[in-house]
Amino acid sequence: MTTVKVVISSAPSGPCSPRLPSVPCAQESFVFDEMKGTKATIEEYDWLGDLSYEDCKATADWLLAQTDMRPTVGIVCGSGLGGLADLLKDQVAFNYKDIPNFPQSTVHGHAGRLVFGTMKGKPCVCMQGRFHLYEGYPIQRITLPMRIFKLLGVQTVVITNAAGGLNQDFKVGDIMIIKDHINLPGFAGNNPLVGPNDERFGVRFPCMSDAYDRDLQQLAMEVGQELGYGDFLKEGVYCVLGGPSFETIAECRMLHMLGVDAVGMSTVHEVIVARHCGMRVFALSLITNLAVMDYDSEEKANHEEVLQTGKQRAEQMERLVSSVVNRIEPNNNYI
Ligand SMILES: O=P(O)(O)O[C@H]1O[C@H](CO)[C@@H](O)[C@H]1O
Ligand code: HPA
Repeated sequence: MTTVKVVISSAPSGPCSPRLPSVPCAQESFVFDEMKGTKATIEEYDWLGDLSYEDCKATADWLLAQTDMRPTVGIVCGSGLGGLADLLKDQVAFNYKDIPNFPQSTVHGHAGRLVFGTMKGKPCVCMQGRFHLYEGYPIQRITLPMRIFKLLGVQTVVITNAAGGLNQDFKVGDIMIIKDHINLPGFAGNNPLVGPNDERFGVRFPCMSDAYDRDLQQLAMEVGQELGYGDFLKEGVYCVLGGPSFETIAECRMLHMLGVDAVGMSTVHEVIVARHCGMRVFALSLITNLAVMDYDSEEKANHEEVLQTGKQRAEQMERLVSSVVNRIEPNNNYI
């Protein structure tokens, strides 16, 4: 959709949808796409959910007008890892609710602020809280911040998450450098690039065999060893599921057989969109709990444990991320 006009044809009565808070509800509200000459109900438009290049540009320009900071690194904080944003110096922060076109964070442990600032002298922008499929947003909307990052001038994205460990050698508190992913919802067509492709962002069929930058993985391993994190620094394959229910025992066994090392409900969609528009990606999973694979086990996955482990490992995660960011070289030729 390029140009849309919202037409309200009867008296307004409260917000129509949490995703279009500024659009009042009316019995015959519809969205008119002036380019295509098509009409859709608010619900249909909501479901389509994608924003045009111009919409993204408007959001990026709005942000650039509020701050002199020109970030080259974008950071996404996973569940319970929002403290990463607090490392930024000379902060300029925006609540998501004040940023045009931005969704709202709804999950405990995701504050809902976009924070600009410097990390070890490097200009950064940090999402203190991300969006997940299970919050009900269209997949294109949860990945919107990646396109905003790109339009702000970000070259490298550092993504963190909390994940359940499937690799039998992993322990709670391990930090896994993500070397590859499995996009399980993508097997059923749930990919953030579904829909018309705008070449200004990237190509129709982006390659994903180099999704996770190998030089940055290597750098993180070196930095981790220098920091003395060798015992709990691992690498592996992350698999995204839709959530919000945690996995059954049979599902965990299946994922383990498929070669998955850690499972979660985020990251992969962001990575796909970031790579589509040519940003370099580095990603870390904090293993906050171990997936239950045994019918005799009394263990039960829960979000409180996820947040608790985040708190316990926050300091090391923060030191690892800031040390990697410190040593990221600008890479202007990167696609
Ligand atoms: O991936 P992040 O946002 O770190 O959060 C992880 O933790 C939550 C479950 O506790 C899920 O949202 C899962 O994806
Ligand atoms: N499963 C899915 N997502 C998660 C988990 C898990 O065990 N832990 C943290 N996020």
